[in-house]
Amino acid sequence: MLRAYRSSEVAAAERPLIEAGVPLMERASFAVSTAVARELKARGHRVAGSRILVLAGGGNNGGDALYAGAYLARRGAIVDVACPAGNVHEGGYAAAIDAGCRTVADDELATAARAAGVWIDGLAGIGLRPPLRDPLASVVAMLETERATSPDEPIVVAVDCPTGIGVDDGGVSGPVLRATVTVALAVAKPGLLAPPASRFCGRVEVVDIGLSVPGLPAVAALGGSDVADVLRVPDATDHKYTRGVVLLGTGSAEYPGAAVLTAGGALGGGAGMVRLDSPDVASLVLRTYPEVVTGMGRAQATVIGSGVPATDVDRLRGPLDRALAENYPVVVDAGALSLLKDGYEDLPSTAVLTPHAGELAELLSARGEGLTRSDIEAAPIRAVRLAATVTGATIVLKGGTDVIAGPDGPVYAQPARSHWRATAGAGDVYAGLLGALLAGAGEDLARAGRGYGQPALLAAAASWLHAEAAHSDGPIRAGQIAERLPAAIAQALRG
Ligand SMILES: NC(=O)C1=CN([C@@H]2O[C@H](COP(=O)(O)OP(=O)(O)OC[C@H]3O[C@@H](n4cnc5c(N)ncnc54)[C@H](O)[C@@H]3O)[C@@H](O)[C@H]2O)[C@@H](O)CC1
Ligand SMILES: [K+]
Repeated sequence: MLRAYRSSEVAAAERPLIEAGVPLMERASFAVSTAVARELKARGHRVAGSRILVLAGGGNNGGDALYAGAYLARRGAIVDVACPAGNVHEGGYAAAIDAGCRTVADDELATAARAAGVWIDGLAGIGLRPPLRDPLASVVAMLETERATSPDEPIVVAVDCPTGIGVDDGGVSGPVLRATVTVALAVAKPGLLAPPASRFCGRVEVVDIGLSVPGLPAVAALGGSDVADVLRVPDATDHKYTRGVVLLGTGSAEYPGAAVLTAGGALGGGAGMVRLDSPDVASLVLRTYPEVVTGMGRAQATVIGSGVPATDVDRLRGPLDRALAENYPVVVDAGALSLLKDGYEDLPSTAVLTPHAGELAELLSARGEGLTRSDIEAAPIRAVRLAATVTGATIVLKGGTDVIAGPDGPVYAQPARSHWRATAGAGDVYAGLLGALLAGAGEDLARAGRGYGQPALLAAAASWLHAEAAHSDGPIRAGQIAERLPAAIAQALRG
């Protein structure tokens, strides 16, 4: 699991170690130099003879970059050092000069940037209060132009975070220096995981510098082994009912395929049984999935709304109310979200809402929170937290990175592995899959009452599996994502 903590929490954890003289900056800069060497090696280059540009701001982030430059210069790299902030970390600068680095004047920076194969971004780290101001803002804008017009992409290694991102809120409010790889010191930071800032981070590598941050992370991203921990693997005592029954109130005469896709998601996600309560589309679903049972009946999780237009959702009120009354989890997708605009004041976290940004904006405005779709896309962490707080429910904001929050616990940010998954019906498969995971835990969730952070964790696991199943070098159909879910589950379980 990648765990991200806010800058104030990192600074508070750092303070006693720094006071005790623990050489955190030495460790950090050594880790950065190792990352640079590895990136060069991966492209068939050696450190010796490589041209590297260190971009050093006036804070400790610049110090890290300068000491890293010194290490690399001692290994034979040709290292230029630019300090455009007007001040510089003195110890780091002295070490860099001592190791043979050359200082670049401000008017030579563009030329040095073009000549270098690697840029080490130490302009600002967790001490930055965005938006980035001049002179650094102009420097970053110039470097981005340089990169865009250069025939060879430089490898950009960001120290701790790409300069300019909203480290704590994941926002982007000014120029950002896009990274190839971000070397996160000790722990990730929210902006490294959550969009839109995470789109500027490249690969995120967390390095150990002997610093741990206590408490729950603000933002987390599950890996395959975390998913394996929450998957319910059947044993010899299980049968279809104990593995979990998913009831689907999905699909309509208008969008019949959504019922097929949610059924595929639920079956591929390991449901013990899938029931379908959508008479209009039952025969279509049975043609693809004869395993599906039609009609109402007992279920440990309910999925409603996928492919059901808002004009036809009244029939879903029954299954929704029953799930809520019995404390069983319910996934409220697409058209069914409109049911929640009126009433349903205090939902439990076992109600999992799966809106995209536009649907979330509508839901929030019905609750008196005037966020537009673009407000939500600019600050998804804040939006899902707010929505979870005002509704009580678990919110899954679907996108290139799914951002998930319950009323308590961390926000999860689960990235797509390839963006080919942005295809019609992929969300229906997700809703069915999530239904299967929730059904597996349904009895426990019902016993535990309102669910607390558990549904968010399961939703994050569903996002990981969905991303894994949709991983593709070329176009993929939603139906194929459903077909590939069993392999994604096996992949998570193999570790
Ligand atoms: N404290 C330590 O000893 C350690 C800190 N570490 C490094 O230190 C970094 C944090 O260092 P600092 O707290 O010195 O801060 P930073 O170096 O991240 O940034 C502060 C600098 O940015 C400038 N700045 C702030 N907001 C700005 C804006 N909007 N526009 C332009 N400039 C702006 C400040 O004037 C200051 O010069 C971490 O990200 C990490 O790289 C690591 O070396 C680990 C140990
Ligand atoms: K940086």
